[in-house]
Amino acid sequence: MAVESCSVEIQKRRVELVETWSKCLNPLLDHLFKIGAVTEEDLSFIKGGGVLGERDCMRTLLDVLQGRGEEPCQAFLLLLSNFEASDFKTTNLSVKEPVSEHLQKHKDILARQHTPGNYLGTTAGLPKADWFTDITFSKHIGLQVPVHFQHETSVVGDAFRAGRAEARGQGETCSFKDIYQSLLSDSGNGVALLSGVAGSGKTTVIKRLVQEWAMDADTQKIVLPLSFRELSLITIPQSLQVLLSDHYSHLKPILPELMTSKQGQILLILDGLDEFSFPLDFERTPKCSDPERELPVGAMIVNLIKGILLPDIAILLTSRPHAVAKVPQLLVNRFYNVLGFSPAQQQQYFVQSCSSSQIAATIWGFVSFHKPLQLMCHIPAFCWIVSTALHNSTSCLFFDFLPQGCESQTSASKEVGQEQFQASSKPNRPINNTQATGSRPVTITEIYCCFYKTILLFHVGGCVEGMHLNRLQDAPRVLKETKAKLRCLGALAFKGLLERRFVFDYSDLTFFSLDGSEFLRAFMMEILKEDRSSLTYEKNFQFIHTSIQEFLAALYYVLESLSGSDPFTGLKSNVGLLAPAMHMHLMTVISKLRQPQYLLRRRIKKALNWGERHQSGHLDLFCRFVSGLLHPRTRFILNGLFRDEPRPYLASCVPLPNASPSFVLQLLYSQLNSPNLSPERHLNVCHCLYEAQDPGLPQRLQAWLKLLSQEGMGQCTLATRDWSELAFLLQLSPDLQTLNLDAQGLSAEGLRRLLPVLPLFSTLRLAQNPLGPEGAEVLSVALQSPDCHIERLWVVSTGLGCEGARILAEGLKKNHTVFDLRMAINNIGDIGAASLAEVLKTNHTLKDIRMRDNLMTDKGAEHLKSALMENTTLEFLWLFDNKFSKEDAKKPKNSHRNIYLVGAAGSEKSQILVKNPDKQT
Ligand SMILES: Nc1ncnc2c1ncn2[C@@H]1O[C@H](COP(=O)(O)OP(=O)(O)OP(=O)(O)O)[C@@H](O)[C@H]1O
Repeated sequence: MAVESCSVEIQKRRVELVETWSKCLNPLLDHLFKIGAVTEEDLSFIKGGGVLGERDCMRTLLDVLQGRGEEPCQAFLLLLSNFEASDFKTTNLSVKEPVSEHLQKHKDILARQHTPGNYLGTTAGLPKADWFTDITFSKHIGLQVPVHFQHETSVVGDAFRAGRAEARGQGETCSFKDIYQSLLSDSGNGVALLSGVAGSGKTTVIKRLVQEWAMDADTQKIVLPLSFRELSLITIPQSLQVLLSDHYSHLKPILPELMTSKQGQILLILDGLDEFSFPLDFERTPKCSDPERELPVGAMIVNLIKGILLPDIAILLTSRPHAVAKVPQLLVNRFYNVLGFSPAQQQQYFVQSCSSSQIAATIWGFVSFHKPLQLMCHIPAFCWIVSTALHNSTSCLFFDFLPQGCESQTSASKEVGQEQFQASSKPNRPINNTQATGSRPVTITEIYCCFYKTILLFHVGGCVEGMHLNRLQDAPRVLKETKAKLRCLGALAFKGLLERRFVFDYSDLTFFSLDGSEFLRAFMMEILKEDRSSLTYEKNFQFIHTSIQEFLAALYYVLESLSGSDPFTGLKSNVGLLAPAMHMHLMTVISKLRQPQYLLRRRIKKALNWGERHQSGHLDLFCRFVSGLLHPRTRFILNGLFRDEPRPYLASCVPLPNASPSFVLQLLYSQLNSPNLSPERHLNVCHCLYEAQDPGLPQRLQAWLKLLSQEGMGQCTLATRDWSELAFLLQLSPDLQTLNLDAQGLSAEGLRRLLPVLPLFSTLRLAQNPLGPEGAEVLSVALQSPDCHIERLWVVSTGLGCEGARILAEGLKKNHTVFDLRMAINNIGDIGAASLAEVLKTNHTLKDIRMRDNLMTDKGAEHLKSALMENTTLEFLWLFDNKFSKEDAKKPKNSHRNIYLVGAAGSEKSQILVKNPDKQT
C-alpha cells in the first residue's frame, strides 16, 4: 500500500491542524526554525507583521511548509508527534479553563436568557412555581407537509383530534418529556422539526428544553439555540465559527474543540423558520464543509441542514406550518406537531396561571361550557388571552351591569361578578348565546374585547393595588382617550392583513403616526434588535399574536364603517390619522349625504366577501371579529370607543337593542346558501353567525335534526359542507348523547367533517352508510381522542371490509370507552377477525361485540377463541351467519367462559356465542 506523502497528509488534516495547533504557533515556529525547516524570511511572512491572528498564521505556515516540499513537512509532522508525546499541547492549553467550566457557564447563561415570560414581558398570567403547563405533540417519522385551507387557529382544534388522521396512521401523541429525551439522547442526531401554529408554544418548548438541560447533570449534549429572527439580520457572508463565537462569546476558547472532537454532542436549535427572510435553495447552494469559510447565512443553513457542515450535530428546527415545506422532506428524520393543550391541560393551565383556585375553576367552567372557546383554547396563547381577559375582567365586563350601590364596595362587586360568572358556567344549561342575558362574555369577539379593555386599564400605565374599581369606572374615559391611537394601530393591522404582512418596520409605524408609546408596546413586540453585520440598530415589530392583529384590524374596520368613514382612506395617507377628529367629522358629514346605511352595508359586505373569496383562510378570524363587533352588546364592552351609538342613521339597521343588524345576518345567510362555498368557508360563515349571536342558530340545529330523522334521507346525499355545518351546530348543543346518522348517505369525507364532535357523543349510530376503510380511519382517530366519550359504536353495514376492520381495531386498541360495538354485515373476513382478536387480548372495556354476517370461517373463529383465553371482560360475542364449517362447543383452555360455535357442518347458519357466566342475569 502506498504511503501517503507528508505534504498530502498536511493538506488533508489542514482544518484539524489549524484547530488544534494554532495556540502553539510560537513554540512550533521556534523549533522549525532551529531545525532549518523554515527560514527567517518565512517567519516574518508567516507572522504577517503581527496583524494576522494565530489561526491565519498557522494556515500560512502550512502553506509555506507545503511549498517547501516533502522534507520540511515530514519534520513538521514529527515535531507534532513529539509535542504530543511530551504533552506539550495539553500543558499549553492547560492555562485555559477546563472545558467543563466553560460549559457550566454556558448552561448558566442560557438558563438566564431562557426564562419564562408572556407576551407582555412579565410572568403575570404564567404558571408560577411550575411555569410550564404540559402540552401535547404528535410525532411522525419523516416530514408531514400540511395543507391548510382553514385559519390556523381552527386547524389546531381539529388537528388535536385529527392528529393521527393527518399522519395517515404513522403518528402518535407524545409529551415534552419524550421529545426532550429523544433530542438529548446520543442517537438523537439528524434534523428534527417541530411545527405549530402561531402561539402554540414552540418558543416556550425551547425555553423549557434549555431550562431542563441546564439542570440536567447527566446529559453530555451541548445546546446552542439561535433564532431565525437574529439570523435574518446577518446580511453579509460570515463563517459559522465567527457566528457562533459572536453569539456565544463565553464559548470562544473552546468552540474549535466543540466543532471538531465534540461535534456529536452539539444540539443546534434554530427557532422560527417562518421568520427567516433569506431563501433556502437546497438544490443549487454550493457545498461547504468548512466552518471557517465565510458564507451567506442562507447557504450556511442549507449546508447545516443537509449535514455537510458539521455532519455529526443534531438540529432542531421550529416553524409555523406554512413554512415547513421550506425544508425538503427527505432531510427531516423526526417530525413533531404541536397539538396544543388537551382539555385536561387547559384546565391545568388555568389552575397554574390564576391567582386563586376559585377563579381558575370559574374560568375553566366557563370555557369548557362554550365549545367554540374551548376549541380555541387548544392554543396556549389563546389560553393566555382568555386568562388575561377573564381573570381581571370578570368585573371589567360586568361593571356596567352591576346593581346600583355595588360600585363602592370593591369586594362585594367582585363577588357579584363572580357569582354571575359562575352561574354562566353551570353545566347542563342550554347554550343559546342569543338569549344570553346578563353580562358574561359569550363569543370569542367578546373575549377579545375584554382582553383589549383589560390591557388598556390594567397594563398600559399600570394599575395601583386596590384601585381596580376606580379604574373600571374610568374605563369609558380611558377608551375614549386612546381611540385615536387605536385607529392608527388598527389601520396598521388592517393594512398588514390585506397584504398578508405580519412584520412591520419603523417606516410603517411612522406612516401610521405610531411611536414607541406604552400603548404600542402592549400590543406589538419588538422582534429585531441589533444588526451585527452592518452595526446598525434595526427594529422590526409584530403584533403579540396574529389573532390580536386580526382583532385590531376588525375593530378598526368596524369603527370606521360605523362612524361613516371609509376604512381604506386611513390606509392611503396619514392625513386622516393626523387629524382624526376633523377627518371623522368630515367623513361623517359626507357619509350622511351619501346614504350612510347603504355605505355601511356595502362595507360590511365587502369585508365578509373577502373572507369568502380567500381560500387560504387568512381572513377567517377577521370576518368573525367583524361579525361579532356588529352586535351592540359586544361593542358595549368597549363603551367609550363607540360612545355615540346608536347613531340615528343606524336606527333602521338595529331593529332590536340586543341583536346584530339584520342585514348582517342576511348577508351571512346568503353566503351560507351560495352553491360555490367551499366546506371550509362554509364553516367559517357558521362561526361568523355565532359571533353575530344569530338567534336562528338553535332553530337551524333543530331543523337539521328533524331533516335527519326523516325516512328516506339516504337517497338525498348531503354535501360535505353540510356535514361541516352540522358539526359546528352540534358543538353548540348541550345534549351530546346520541348521534343517529343511520342510512344518511354519509361518506368518509362527510364523517371527517364531523370529526370535531364525534368523540363527544356517547352513542354513535352510523349504520348503512358508505364509510369504507377511510371512514374507519376517521373513527379510529375519534376513538383515540383524549376527550373521547363514545360508549356505543354502531357501524353495521358500512363497507368496512378487512382493511376497515384492521384500521378500526388500531383505534380500539387505544380506546377505553367503547363497550358496545356493532359491526355486522361488513365483510371483514378472517383477517378482520384476527385484527379484532388482537384488540381483545389487551382491551378491558368491550363487553358486547356483534359481528354477524361477516364472511368469517373457522380460521377467524380460532383467532377469536385464542384471544378470549386472555380476555376476561367480554360478555357477549355474536357471530351468527358466518361461514363456519363445523359444529363446535369447545371451551378453550383456561377460559372461565363458555364459547359456543353452533351450526351444522357446512351450514352458513352458524354462530359463536360467548357468554360470560359471571355476568349473566
Ligand atoms: N406550555 C406552556 N405553558 C404555559 N404557557 C404557555 C405554554 N406554551 C405557550 N404558553 C403561552 O403562550 C404564549 C405563546 O407561546 P409561544 O411564544 O411559545 O408560541 P409560538 O408557537 O412560539 O408562537 P409564534 O409562532 O407566534 O412564535 C406564551 O407567551 C405563553 O404565555
